[in-house]
Amino acid sequence: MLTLNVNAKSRQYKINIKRGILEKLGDHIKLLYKGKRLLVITDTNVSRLYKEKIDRTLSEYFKVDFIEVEPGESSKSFKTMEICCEKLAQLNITRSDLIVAFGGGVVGDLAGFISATYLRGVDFIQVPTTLLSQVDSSVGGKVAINLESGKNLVGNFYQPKAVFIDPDLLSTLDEKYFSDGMAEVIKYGCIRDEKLFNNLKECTDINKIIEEIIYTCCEIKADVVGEDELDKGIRMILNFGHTIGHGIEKVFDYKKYSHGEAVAIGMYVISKNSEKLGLTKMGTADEIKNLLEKYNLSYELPVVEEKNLIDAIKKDKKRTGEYLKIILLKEIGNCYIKKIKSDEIKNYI
Ligand SMILES: NC(=O)c1ccc[n+]([C@@H]2O[C@H](COP(=O)([O-])OP(=O)(O)OC[C@H]3O[C@@H](n4cnc5c(N)ncnc54)[C@H](O)[C@@H]3O)[C@@H](O)[C@H]2O)c1
Ligand SMILES: O=C(O)C(=O)C[C@@H](O)[C@H](O)[C@H](O)COP(=O)(O)O
Ligand SMILES: [Zn+2]
Repeated sequence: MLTLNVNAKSRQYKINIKRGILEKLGDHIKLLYKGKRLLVITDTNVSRLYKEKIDRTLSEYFKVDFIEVEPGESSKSFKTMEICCEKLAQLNITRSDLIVAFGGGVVGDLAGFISATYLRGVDFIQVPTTLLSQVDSSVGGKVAINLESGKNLVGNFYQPKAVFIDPDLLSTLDEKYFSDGMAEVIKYGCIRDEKLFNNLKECTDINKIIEEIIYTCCEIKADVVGEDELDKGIRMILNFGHTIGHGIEKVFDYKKYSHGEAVAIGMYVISKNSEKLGLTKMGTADEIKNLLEKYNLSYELPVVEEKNLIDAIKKDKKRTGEYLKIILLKEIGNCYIKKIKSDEIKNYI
C-alpha cells in the first residue's frame, strides 16, 4: 500500500493507494470509524458497475444505505443537493454517521458539499473512481456545486477523513474520461514537476505506471494543500489552466466541454499568450500542446463570443475587486502567480 499524509490545518488524514483496496474497504474504514452506519453517495454508472462489490465489503461491519445521482456535471446543482439532503433526512442520518463519496469528481464535490453542510457537518471519506478524482479532486477538501453563473461558485473547504484510491477501478473507465484525468496530471507536471512532464512524454504505456503517476500527483497536491488549505496563496497554482477552462465550461453550459477538456485548452491558450507577452519561455506552449495531443486532448480555443468568455472568466474565485490572479509558467515545472487588472485577461485568451 502506498500512503501519503495530508496535513491540512483543519484536519490531517491519509491517502491510501492500492490495487484492489475496494474489496477490503470495510476493514479499512472500520479502523478509522467507530460508528455503525454508512451512507454511500454515488452515481448510477458507478453503482451499476461496483455497488455489489462495495456493498459486500461495507456490509460486513456497517448498516449501509445508498443514494444514486445522475452521472454528469449537471448533478453538481442545488436541485440534486436538495434531493440528496431530503433522502439523508428520511434515512435519519445523524452527525455521528459517515458519508462515503464513491465516484468521480462530480460525486466527490457534491457528496463533499453535502457532508460539509448537512446538519452543519457530517464526516466523509473519498473513494474516487476516475483518474481525475484519483489524482486531484478527492484530495484537498474543495467541495462545491455550480451555479448557472459559474463553476463551483457555492462550496466550502471541508476535508475528508481519509481517501482510498483503487487504481483497478480505472479499468472500466471510458478513454474520454481517462484523458480528462490526464489533463490534470499534465497540469501537475507543468506547475511543479518537470520530471513528471518528461515521464509523460516518454512513456509508451501509461497504464503500466499509473500507480506511480497517481502517487506523484497526490504528493504534489498534499504538499500544496498542507501549505495553504484555504487557497489564499500557493494553492492557487493548482488552478493553472482553470481560469480560462472554467470560463469555457460555463459558456457552453457545462455540456460541451468536460472539466479536463476545458482545463487542457486553458493551459495551452494561457501559455501561448503569455509566451507572446514575454512572460513564459518560448516553446513551452508547444511542449504542452504535444503532450495534450499524445493523451487525446484538444488544445485550441473553441469559437466563442469573446465577451461571453471574458464575463464568465471574471467570475473566477481568484478575483478580488478589479484584480484577477492568474497562473503562468516560467517554463515547464516552474509556475508563478501574476496579478492583473481583470480586463487585461483579454490579452491571454
Ligand atoms: N474538488 C477538487 O479539487 C476538484 C479537482 C478537479 C476537478 N474537480 C471537479 O471534478 C469534476 C469532474 O470529475 P470527473 O472527471 O471524475 O467526472 P465525473 O465524476 O463526471 O465522471 C466521469 C464519468 O465517468 C463515470 N465513471 C466514474 N467512475 C467510473 C469507473 N470506475 N468506471 C466507469 N465509469 C466511471 C461517471 O459516471 C461519469 O459518467 C468536475 O466537476 C470538476 O470541477 C474538482
Ligand atoms: O484543489 C485546488 O485548489 C484546485 O484548484 C484543483 C482544481 O483542479 C479543481 O478543478 C478545483 O475544483 C478548482 O477550484 P476552484 O476554486 O477554481 O473552483
Ligand atoms: Zn481541475
